[in-house]
Amino acid sequence: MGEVCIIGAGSSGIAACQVLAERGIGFDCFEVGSEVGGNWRYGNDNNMSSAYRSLHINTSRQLMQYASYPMAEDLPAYPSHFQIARYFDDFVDHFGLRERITFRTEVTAVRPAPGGGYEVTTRQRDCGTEHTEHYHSVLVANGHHWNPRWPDPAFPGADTFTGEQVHSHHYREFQPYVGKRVLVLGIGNSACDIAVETSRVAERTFLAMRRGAHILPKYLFGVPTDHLTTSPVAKGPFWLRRLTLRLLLAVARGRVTGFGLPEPDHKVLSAHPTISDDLLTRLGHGDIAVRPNIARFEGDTVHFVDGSSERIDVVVYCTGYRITFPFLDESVITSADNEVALFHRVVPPDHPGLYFLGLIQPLGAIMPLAEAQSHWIADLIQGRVRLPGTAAMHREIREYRAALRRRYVSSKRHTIQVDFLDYLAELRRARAVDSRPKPSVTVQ
Ligand SMILES: NC(=O)C1=CN([C@@H]2O[C@H](COP(=O)(O)OP(=O)(O)OC[C@H]3O[C@@H](n4cnc5c(N)ncnc54)[C@H](OP(=O)(O)O)[C@@H]3O)[C@@H](O)[C@H]2O)C=CC1
Repeated sequence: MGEVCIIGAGSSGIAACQVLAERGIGFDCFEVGSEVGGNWRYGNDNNMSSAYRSLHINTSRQLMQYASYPMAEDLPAYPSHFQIARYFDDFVDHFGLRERITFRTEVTAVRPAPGGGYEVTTRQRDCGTEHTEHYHSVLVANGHHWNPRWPDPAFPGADTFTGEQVHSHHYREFQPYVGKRVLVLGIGNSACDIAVETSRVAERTFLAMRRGAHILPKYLFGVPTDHLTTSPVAKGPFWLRRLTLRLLLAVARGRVTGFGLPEPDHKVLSAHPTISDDLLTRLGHGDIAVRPNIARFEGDTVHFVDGSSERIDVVVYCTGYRITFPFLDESVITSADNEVALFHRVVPPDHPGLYFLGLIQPLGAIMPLAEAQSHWIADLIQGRVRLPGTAAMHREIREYRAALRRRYVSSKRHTIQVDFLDYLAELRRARAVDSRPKPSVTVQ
């Protein structure tokens, strides 16, 4: 029986490989593509990356690096996907992990085994050979930004619209949009990046949204804005963080309505942050026109909910992603409406030995959090700490969901949110629940 199976060699999977190797825990890691890096590998032959050519990360280098392997100081504050993929290559080579990853191999099924552990079936992409192996533990790190979420139900008339309809997952370069009338839907980070890019080459770019957003600049007072998430203020109560950010934005950026965006229907930090300096400039230049949500399609025309309409050549749906695990049966885990029941966002209470990595959406970056999750998982595997009973785990999940509902706008994009420092502290506390047998006398 194998010890641990890691599914995926993206930014979370390779963090787990590093931690488990350091702890001397045996593992097999399977990656469907030919290289590490997952979403951050542009043109990844696993066909799951959503990266576009111009993508730069919107969290700073200092916040995205693994604690075990800092990024080079000469990288920019917000590296490109090319630089990030190179960093992941350096990371696996530095720790000698590449040889331990089985590439071009897809995990097709994970089934609980009758006597404990899991039967994992893999298929080699090149020859189709299938193999099933029994593991004590399985770490799921298959990512959550690869399965496009389209509006459901589709907007009336969408099936007869004569223009093109694409999802941001498939957007790569600006060339196909040159001279076109482009409608970008959504006000998340994909929508802003893509609208900014098409606005430089398209005949017209429209940005439609069903609610407004508090657009955060990438820099405040000459430092990357996300440095605030590790500042002393971020250690204060939530109301103070929110108030501080609201005041900073009021001073540094002013009202978003001044740029032609609708007034957000929620407070700052009640939605996943949309981070863009360029969007505000492009709006100010008049190169992006703001519209409310789509009402319906008719021929080559899009009608909006305010009664206005535009002739459109291509709609880019930047409407987010579905959380899915194609290799897991619904009797093991469900993810309807992006809700996944995980204790501390890692452990499904009723399935010992199954763990989920990087299934979080932080205000900050996932990578160091996935690394911290891996340390907790390694503690659990090695018996250094113990989980509470299933009732207590389900209670924690209910409390987490209730807290999300109190804080966030109701949306399928707000089901796995965490605050960077708070979540690190939560994992530290989980790791401190030490259940190892203690010697009854102290020996000096
Ligand atoms: N540079 C970077 O680092 C980038 C990072 N990302 C990250 O990738 C993740 C995914 O981002 P993104 O692709 O923008 O997706 P998001 O889920 O963050 O945003 C989806 C947007 O589409 C809207 N929407 C969803 N369904 C509908 C609908 N039926 N009708 C109208 N509007 C709809 C949502 O509105 P509502 O809020 O009302 O649900 C929201 O504005 C995020 O974590 C993001 O931060 C993305 C791009 C670039």
